[in-house]
Amino acid sequence: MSVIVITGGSRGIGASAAEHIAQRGLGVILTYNAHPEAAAKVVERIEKAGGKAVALKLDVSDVGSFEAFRQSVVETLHETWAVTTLSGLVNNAGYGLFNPLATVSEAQFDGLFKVHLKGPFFLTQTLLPLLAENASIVNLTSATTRVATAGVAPYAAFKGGLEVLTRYMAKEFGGRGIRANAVSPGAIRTELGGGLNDEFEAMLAAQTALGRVGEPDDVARVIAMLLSQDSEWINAQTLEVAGGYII
Ligand SMILES: NC(=O)C1=CN([C@@H]2O[C@H](COP(=O)(O)OP(=O)(O)OC[C@H]3O[C@@H](n4cnc5c(N)ncnc54)[C@H](O)[C@@H]3O)[C@@H](O)[C@H]2O)C=CC1
Ligand SMILES: CC(C)c1ccc(C(=O)O)c(O)c1O
Repeated sequence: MSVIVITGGSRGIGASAAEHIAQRGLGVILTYNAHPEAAAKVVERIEKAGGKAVALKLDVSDVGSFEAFRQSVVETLHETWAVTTLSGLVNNAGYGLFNPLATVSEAQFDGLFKVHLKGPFFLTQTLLPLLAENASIVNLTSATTRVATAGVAPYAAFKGGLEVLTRYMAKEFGGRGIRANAVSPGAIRTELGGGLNDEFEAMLAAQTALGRVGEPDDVARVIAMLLSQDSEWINAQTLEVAGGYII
């Protein structure tokens, strides 16, 4: 049985990806930070559809907790699936912040850094010994790395860093057959940063070749594909999943 870990799996893109991955027959360990009840509902939906999932708590900004998280993953793999390795890791957890460069505080900068770059770096390092030959790592980045969007500078800068880190993961882990790719969504209808209002959504749709904003499923299907053997020759890439946003 192949099993993957996805962070921030209790809602939005992470929850949708967990369901799509489980539909493809993989076991899913989804993490939550603040909402165990939301994570339990995702697990329930997966199991109702015939899949298997377990929710574990993880604060991606707390590197000091990663060792204990790895131990929980080891125990969960053994007890739930009777396996010892992971076939994939999705670094998905994140949050948005709108604040112009001129007024970003050090605390805001550090908070975004921990969740979007430092956390994925050290979580991947911590889980590396558990990743099987041919495992796949997927890092969630953002179209704001390509399209400068006033108000999200630190967020976009750390997502850009994560895209570079993705290529280094591919370089350094390739000897073990482990692939690493980034998925870079445009604006997706989730609760990130408080969600979209009608006016903002209409503007984004008008700037998108396919004429609408994205849905979590649009991104989830690509994440699931990158975890599957269908993508076994895709490596070290950033795939923008944005319907043709500002092209
Ligand atoms: N929604 C959008 O327009 C876009 C989203 N993204 C990225 O996609 C990923 C998923 O975002 P969405 O599903 O849209 O947002 P969301 O807000 O619906 O879900 C994000 C999840 O991450 C979790 N999370 C936040 N901070 C955490 C922490 N410190 N530790 C553990 N979990 C934490 C939240 O609890 C939540 O479950 C994020 O990395 C985001 O930056 C990228 C481009 C566009
Ligand atoms: C520029 C558009 C509106 C936008 C906004 C936010 C994100 C993000 O949170 O990552 C995007 O990727 C966007 O394309």
